[in-house]
Amino acid sequence: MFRILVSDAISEEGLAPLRKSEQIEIVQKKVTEAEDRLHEFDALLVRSATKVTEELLSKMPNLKIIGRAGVGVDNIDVEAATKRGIVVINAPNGNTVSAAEHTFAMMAALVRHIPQAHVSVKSREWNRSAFVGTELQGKHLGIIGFGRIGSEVAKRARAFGMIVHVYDPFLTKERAEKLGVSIHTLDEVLACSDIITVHTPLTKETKGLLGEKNLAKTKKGVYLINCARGGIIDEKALIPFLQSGHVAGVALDVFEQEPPGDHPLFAFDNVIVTPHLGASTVEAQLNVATQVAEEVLQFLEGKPVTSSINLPTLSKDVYEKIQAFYNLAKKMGMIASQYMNIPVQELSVTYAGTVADLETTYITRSLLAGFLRPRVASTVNEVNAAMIAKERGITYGEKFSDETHGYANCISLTVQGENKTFTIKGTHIPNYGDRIVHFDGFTIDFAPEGHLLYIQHQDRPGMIGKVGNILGEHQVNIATMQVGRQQAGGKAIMMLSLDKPIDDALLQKLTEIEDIETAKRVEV
Ligand SMILES: NC(=O)C1=CN([C@@H]2O[C@H](COP(=O)(O)OP(=O)(O)OC[C@H]3O[C@@H](n4cnc5c(N)ncnc54)[C@H](O)[C@@H]3O)[C@@H](O)[C@H]2O)C=CC1
Ligand SMILES: O=C(O)C(=O)COP(=O)(O)O
Repeated sequence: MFRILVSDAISEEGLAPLRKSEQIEIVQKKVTEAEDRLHEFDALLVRSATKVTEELLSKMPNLKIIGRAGVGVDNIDVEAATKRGIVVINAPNGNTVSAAEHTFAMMAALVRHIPQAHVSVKSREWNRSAFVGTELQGKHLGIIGFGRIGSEVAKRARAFGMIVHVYDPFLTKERAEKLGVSIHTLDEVLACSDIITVHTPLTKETKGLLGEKNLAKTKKGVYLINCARGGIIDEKALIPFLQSGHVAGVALDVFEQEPPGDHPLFAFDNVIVTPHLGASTVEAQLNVATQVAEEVLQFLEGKPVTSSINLPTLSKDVYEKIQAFYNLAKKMGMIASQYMNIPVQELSVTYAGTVADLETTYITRSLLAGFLRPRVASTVNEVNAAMIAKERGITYGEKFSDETHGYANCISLTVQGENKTFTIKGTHIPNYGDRIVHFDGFTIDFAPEGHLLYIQHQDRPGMIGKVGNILGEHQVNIATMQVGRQQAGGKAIMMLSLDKPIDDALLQKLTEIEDIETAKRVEV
């Protein structure tokens, strides 16, 4: 059974595909109400209200995937999740239009004083002269952060006859041209805009982006809108600018603390607010819930997720192409790790032939996870492999080569350890399987599967018989055996595949055979 905790209000209709599966149990409760069952859940679905902290994750040892039914993941400790090998996904475009429309609703409300006028009329007043507004047409709109929502806001602004100015340090010239905007510096946008709206994520760089210093660079009488994340506009810094009238009005959908409680900005009539409603439409909620539900189903079926925050994203097509190499690389990593059972500093992976044209980042992550698995007590997978390697001082890199050793594809892994370097090469043969074709200096051909026994010895007559006898005496059946040697009478190897694993005592007996130099177990 795959258990999902849905801890925020997520569209029931969007979750319907999950309910169809008999393998899935869905529990809809706040985290605080599900304390006694937290350890059971495989998946956690949230919006912005649930704070997915390191502490919460430590209570959820079974958790494999966190789905954010929305865009911003600042309520999720992604680093802590990554460390634990938990995939974090979001629904990046399901609420874009709703958030852009809400921004526009706030803009219109701000310059036409709609909320204030509404309250006044409902208080039985009829004071038309108190609510004279300004038109949007012809006004300069500064958009800070020109991603999905920022660009949708721009489209609507143009329809209203506004002049759009954009600041986004990551926006390429090509994309700006395609979207029909010119890129400006932040100072230019601050200086020329009648209205400024922010649409960035909350990051170290954007926290307090509109603070005391930058607010002072804005036009007198500017209007400000934040429908992105609380804190991009510094709430405290706004107060003197509102008091002096430099800022004519502010619209906030989001707050540094949510809920904001008794906020000092609420004292200003020209500050209008909504309770984080940008994505709160029937359409957006259906979209984001559907997206997240589909991703969780994909994940459950072992297929790649397409909008992960902490994994390279793969389309289904690409995943199908790389899957064979992904499995081969993982096995190669596992074999190398057990064979080189000493501290290692560096892994170098070389791709040749057809595999070199694929999305190798993902394959390398799989290899790294396979390598770390026998060495790490906690869960290690492609989500946290890079982080764990870094923590352990293991560097890794990818290379590409034309040397396929006669195969259509070849993955080569070289492991650099203290005083020893080890190389293993593998290939995937369609409709046949994975083969290891080179092992520590020897050309060989074996399937990387099951209980393997590696023996290095001097090439003498009768060695195979001696090994076979001892294994036979201990009721260990040999499934397959491959041999390789550097030259007749020189160093030679055997790679045996056994029907069951062997214990330390038997391994010791094998190493005591004359002319056997090494015997090692490898489990794949
Ligand atoms: N109020 C609400 O209910 C909703 C809020 N949001 C929030 O809106 C914001 C924007 O969302 P999307 O457009 O979907 O994200 P996005 O990722 O498509 O766009 C963000 C843009 O900000 C830019 N950016 C990053 N750092 C910047 C910096 N230092 N200065 C200027 N630009 C910078 C990026 O280059 C990117 O183009 C996010 O914070 C998201 O969480 C999203 C949906 C609903
Ligand atoms: O998607 C986002 O980033 C949002 O801010 C929407 O938040 P919500 O899902 O409405 O809590």
